[in-house]
Amino acid sequence: MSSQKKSLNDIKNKKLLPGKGLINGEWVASSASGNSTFDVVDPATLDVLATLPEMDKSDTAKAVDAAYEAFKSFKKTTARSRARMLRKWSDLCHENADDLALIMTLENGKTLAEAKGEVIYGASFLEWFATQAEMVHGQVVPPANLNQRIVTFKQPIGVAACLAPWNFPVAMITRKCGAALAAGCTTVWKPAGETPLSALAQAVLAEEAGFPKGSINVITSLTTVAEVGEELCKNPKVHKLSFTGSTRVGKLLMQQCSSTLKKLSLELGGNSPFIVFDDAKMSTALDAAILAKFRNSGQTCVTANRVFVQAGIYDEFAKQLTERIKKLKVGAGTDSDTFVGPLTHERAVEKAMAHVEDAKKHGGQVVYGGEPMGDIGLKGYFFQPTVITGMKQEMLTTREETFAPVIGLYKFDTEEEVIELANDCDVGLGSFVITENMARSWRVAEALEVGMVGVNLGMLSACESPFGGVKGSGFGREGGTQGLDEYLVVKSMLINVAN
Ligand SMILES: NC(=O)c1ccc[n+]([C@@H]2O[C@H](COP(=O)([O-])OP(=O)(O)OC[C@H]3O[C@@H](n4cnc5c(N)ncnc54)[C@H](O)[C@@H]3O)[C@@H](O)[C@H]2O)c1
Ligand SMILES: O=CCCC(=O)O
Repeated sequence: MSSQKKSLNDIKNKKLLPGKGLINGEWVASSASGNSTFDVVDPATLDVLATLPEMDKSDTAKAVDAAYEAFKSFKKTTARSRARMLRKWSDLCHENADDLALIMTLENGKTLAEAKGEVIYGASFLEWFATQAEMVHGQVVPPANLNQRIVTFKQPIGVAACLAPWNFPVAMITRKCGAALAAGCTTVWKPAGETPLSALAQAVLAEEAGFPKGSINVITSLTTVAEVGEELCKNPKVHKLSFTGSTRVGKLLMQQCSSTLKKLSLELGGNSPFIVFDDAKMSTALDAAILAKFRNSGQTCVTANRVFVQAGIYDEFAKQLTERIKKLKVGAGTDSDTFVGPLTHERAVEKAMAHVEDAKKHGGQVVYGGEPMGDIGLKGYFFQPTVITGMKQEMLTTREETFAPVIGLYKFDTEEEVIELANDCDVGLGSFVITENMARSWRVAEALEVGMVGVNLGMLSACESPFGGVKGSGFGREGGTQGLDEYLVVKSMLINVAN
């Protein structure tokens, strides 16, 4: 065990901390009056890590102008040259992995092991889209009119605005921007105000990899997020907007984009059902549940929010799960034996508490945890890993993601019943099915109203697999072969061959 305090002073490659926003190849302060700034805070200690420019609408418009100008030449680069830059960027992520992981742990709170895993996962999108850049093919279409020939080809859509969340500060940048740049689009990045340092470090590496001035612009903002978001949505020079975050904000952005009819990808809130059948292997079910729920302290868009356990295995699963959870060490992500780090911001602790209180009010039993943690010698946003049994449909957690290390167990009897319960939900992103019966895994996977199903595992992350949802979880896919199409438009050319 090591509880040595780490800080940004421990970063070896100091270039990774530019401390400013990026517009047209220049690292710049806010142009707002008084050079406004905001603090980036370590959620484990509440220490201020860095002070960054609070950029506003006019900075955002400048960033869009820069991306718009850069697009005129960037769209003419070859896919092969873009692929080379993506591979170089990925190599730089690997070379700087320890520094990037520490930056992420300090600003987001996740453990160093998880942060390093995310850096490698983030880099995998760059490698993946490098392979996909040269796979953008058109079609030769058989014409009904013999005097015509018809072909289609795909072109980059234009300036892409990439709005990334605080829960995956590196991988959501590379998953969006890697695809956009591979397609030949130029980009304006808006990282979450809680975790901008990771995105700035990525921009440094992308520039070093050779992406030209103006192809990458980064707007840093915390309290000005609404005006920055609105400018990205309403500016007619932006043709594509990709957002990962809450359904509430996704709906607002979609409304704001309607005046300029932008192409949209929205990866919004989930409420993943995690279904354990009587025939499941207990060790598989426990490992998968712990990974699906406690990764990033419960703050993933595919976290196991509603854990449905079949009646025959319910009590034993609850008992063994609780035993395992009691052993999970909570602490700063920089301590090597920590499994559950802090939540990223204070609102998350309040939300977790509200869900626990609501479950208790409706008859749920808190068998372990259930409180914010004030006794671990750190001031940050810690919440006890929590197990609640006797979950019921009328509870708040049934309708909303808790986004915290709180696991609530619902009991069910039949396959038909659990499918109905799982689908009684207005969002549909991830889901998990734990069973040794292969026929059942197919039946349930086909019946669930979601974008992704994990069978006998607790994580859905793979750069080559399309990621996205249905219903209130949004639309569009990231990663996979589909991820690049989000940044491309199809053009058809009809040729008169009669004369
Ligand atoms: N899908 C995901 O990966 C994801 C990520 C973050 C939060 N969430 C969900 O949202 C809940 C609340 O989290 P929160 O308090 O950070 O959510 P929020 O709704 O306040 O913000 C979500 C994200 O949207 C950005 N944002 C907020 N207002 C914006 C605006 N007007 N224009 C552009 N961007 C804007 C924020 O920077 C943040 O990254 C969580 O508990 C979770 O359920 C989901
Ligand atoms: O929370 C959103 C992304 C999670 C993942 O890609 O595994």
